[in-house]
Amino acid sequence: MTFVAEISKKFTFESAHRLPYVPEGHKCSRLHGHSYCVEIHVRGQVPEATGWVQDFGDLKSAFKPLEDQLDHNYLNEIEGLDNPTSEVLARWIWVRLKDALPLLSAVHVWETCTSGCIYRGEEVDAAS
Ligand SMILES: Nc1nc2c(c(=O)[nH]1)N=C([C@H](O)[C@H](O)COP(=O)(O)OP(=O)(O)OP(=O)(O)O)CN2
Repeated sequence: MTFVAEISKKFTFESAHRLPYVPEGHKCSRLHGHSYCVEIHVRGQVPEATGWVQDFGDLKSAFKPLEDQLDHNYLNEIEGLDNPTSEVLARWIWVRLKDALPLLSAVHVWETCTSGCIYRGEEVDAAS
């Protein structure tokens, strides 16, 4: 019997950032750092022959080049992350992982232990 499952793998990295568009005096306008946690989710069929959706190792290799870019870096200086909110970062990761992981179903960015964002690849037209 084949069934559907969603697997995930967590990665952690340390980065500095500031949010340039928050109101004056907002704490996040100041340069500060986070121990980020990112969960990459992949969803698909589990064939009897393998018993898995995809090797966790594939998720690790796909995320490695992004981890190298993000870890111990100033996010605002990375192309596409001039406003590095959790939302923008989650989508930034999604766009860069989608080709390597066609079954990608969610990117969950934890900025702190209590604050995070889940992106599932949905786009909204500017007109709507
Ligand atoms: N929707 C979003 N809101 C905020 C973001 C964000 O990326 N998306 N980011 C921040 C700051 O970067 C901040 O560092 C994290 O916010 P916050 O949860 O307020 O941080 P605290 O650790 O101070 O949380 P407490 O629970 O109040 O201790 C702000 N908002």
